[in-house]
Amino acid sequence: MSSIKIECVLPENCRCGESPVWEEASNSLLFVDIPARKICRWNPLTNQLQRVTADAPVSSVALRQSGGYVATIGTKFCALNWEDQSIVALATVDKDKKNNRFNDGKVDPAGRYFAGTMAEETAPAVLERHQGSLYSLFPDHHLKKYFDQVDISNGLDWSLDHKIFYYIDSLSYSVDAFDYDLQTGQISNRRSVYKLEKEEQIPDGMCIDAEGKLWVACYNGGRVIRLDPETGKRLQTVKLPVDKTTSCCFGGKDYSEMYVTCARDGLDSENLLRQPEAGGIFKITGLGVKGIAPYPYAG
Ligand SMILES: O=C(O)[C@H](O)[C@@H](O)[C@H](O)[C@H](O)CO
Ligand SMILES: [Zn+2]
Repeated sequence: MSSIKIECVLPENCRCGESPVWEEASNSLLFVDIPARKICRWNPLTNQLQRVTADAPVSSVALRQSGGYVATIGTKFCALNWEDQSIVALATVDKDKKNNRFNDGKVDPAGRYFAGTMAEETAPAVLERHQGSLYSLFPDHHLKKYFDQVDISNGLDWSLDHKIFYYIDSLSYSVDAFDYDLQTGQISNRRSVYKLEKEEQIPDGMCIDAEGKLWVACYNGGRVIRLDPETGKRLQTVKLPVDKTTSCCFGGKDYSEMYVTCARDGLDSENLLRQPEAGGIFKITGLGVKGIAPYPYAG
């Protein structure tokens, strides 16, 4: 039996922590705080924490092959130079939707940066419906739009053979799959692989492990769940001492640790007292399964 350990390793008090990404080169965890407009980089060995502030909500961050990072900020795909903290826009989406912003994003195995949009929330999960779309930014900086009518565009990842794209529109309470053509970046044949149970609440961020199973952070559910996308069965539930778990990634030595982000926004004062670590970064060890390295943006 594995002995699972869950600890808050960084008491960052994020309003809405999201998009954890492990960077092997700097032995660091990158993550964002969406409403605080921050991109953070934390080295667990030295405990050094660096932050860059943007001029609009930052919803995701990813590695960049040519150095530095890319991030989705407001409705823009951006390049971020960590050394001088400069941010340059690469492309803008949803120009006709002034109340929209990007939400979760991740790079595909061919180096395209996928991210979806949503209407800005008035409270967690309260927003104008069907305003979002899913996009990708190709390495040559051209944009592709996949579909619209999205409520809250969220978790995404690719199967280990790169033939399936997994995607979450949170308010559908479903984890979906598409056939994926890595050569062209095309998706097709949408279907649901898992419907969340009531107590699992709202599916948010997601990552795949080295056995091809999916890990989904459940917002308001205070847990991450491990799913077998082939059978549609839940394999495991790991509960955390905070309700608003938002996303997860593997990192650390050989990608054997899981990092989980969460939010403080939306918790009332009573729950904030009960969950003093809300908004922190959690580490889960002893899962007995590893993750895979994140793909860097190729542009
Ligand atoms: O981080 C996100 O994905 C959204 O931007 C957040 O606001 C919440 O997770 C959402 O409210 C839950 O559905
Ligand atoms: Zn999310």
